[in-house]
Amino acid sequence: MPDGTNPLLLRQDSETGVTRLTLNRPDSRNSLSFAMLGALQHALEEIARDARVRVVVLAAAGPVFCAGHDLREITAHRNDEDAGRGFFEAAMQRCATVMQAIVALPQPVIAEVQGIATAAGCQMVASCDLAVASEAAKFCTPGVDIGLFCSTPAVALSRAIAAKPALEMLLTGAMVPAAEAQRLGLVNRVVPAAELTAEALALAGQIATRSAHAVRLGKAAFHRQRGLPLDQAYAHCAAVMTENLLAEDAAEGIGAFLAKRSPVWQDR
Ligand SMILES: C/C=C/C(=O)SCCNC(=O)CCNC(=O)[C@H](O)C(C)(C)COP(=O)(O)OP(=O)(O)OC[C@H]1O[C@@H](n2cnc3c(N)ncnc32)[C@H](O)[C@@H]1OP(=O)(O)O
Repeated sequence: MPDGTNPLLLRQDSETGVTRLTLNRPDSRNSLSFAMLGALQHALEEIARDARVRVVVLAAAGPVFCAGHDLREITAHRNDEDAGRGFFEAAMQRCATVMQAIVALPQPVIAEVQGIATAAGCQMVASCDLAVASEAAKFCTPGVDIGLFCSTPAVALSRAIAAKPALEMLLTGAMVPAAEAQRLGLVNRVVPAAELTAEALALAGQIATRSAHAVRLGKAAFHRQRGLPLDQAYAHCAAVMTENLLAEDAAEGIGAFLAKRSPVWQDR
């Protein structure tokens, strides 16, 4: 399926249509170097075109999910007076592209969070459609600890959770434990560490048994309508529902229900 393996980002594809991507820079706590962001962008572009992929799980190697931007790389470019601004612009743009690509991906993306997710790492979890966390996971946006405000993480965070807890995280940089993150709505499920991967894959597997057509249509409509005024949101979703009702899988699903049998999806 994939056109090549990038050591920064491992890819495993299952027969059931679940693709697991693993951030693989544990020694740097999976921080988002320019190359890591490039690997993510490339993988997401590839997956978006791959009809065999029904659900994506985004995991990470080592004890930390993701420690945000690569602060060594940032420091190296800051010390380069000529190229610093250009690199920062390119890195922030690439990061924004990746986060938007997660939301725009036709397939749902589930974050599998085994440890700390900071700054852009927290932004990545917030950008995913669903998140399953280990009891050891923690979330924070600690830019303020190092003279920064996590402005770009604020975009995803403020869409994932309510404004006041989001601002508290952004203004204090405080670590939010997994149970609290679940209460805030940043993660769906919290499980013991030993059960994390199985739980994330089970959730992905459950979604993968549904009509891929309905799931893709639904994910896109969900995100689209959120940005619209109420009347336009209903207009958009009524049009999507009409298209959905005319699709083969809806005829099959409704027919199967009425005939008391299991549906056989055509994914169209
Ligand atoms: C525009 C940009 C905005 C932002 O991204 S702002 C926020 C940036 N991120 C952070 O401030 C988090 C920085 N990292 C940490 O606070 C800690 O790490 C963790 C809590 C995530 C994990 O702690 P632990 O497991 O004890 O690991 P460790 O000993 O601190 O780090 C292990 C190695 O990983 C490197 N590393 C960690 N985070 C980053 C990073 N964000 N960029 C580059 N390297 C990082 C360290 O330096 C060290 O390296 P070595 O083994 O050579 O000493």
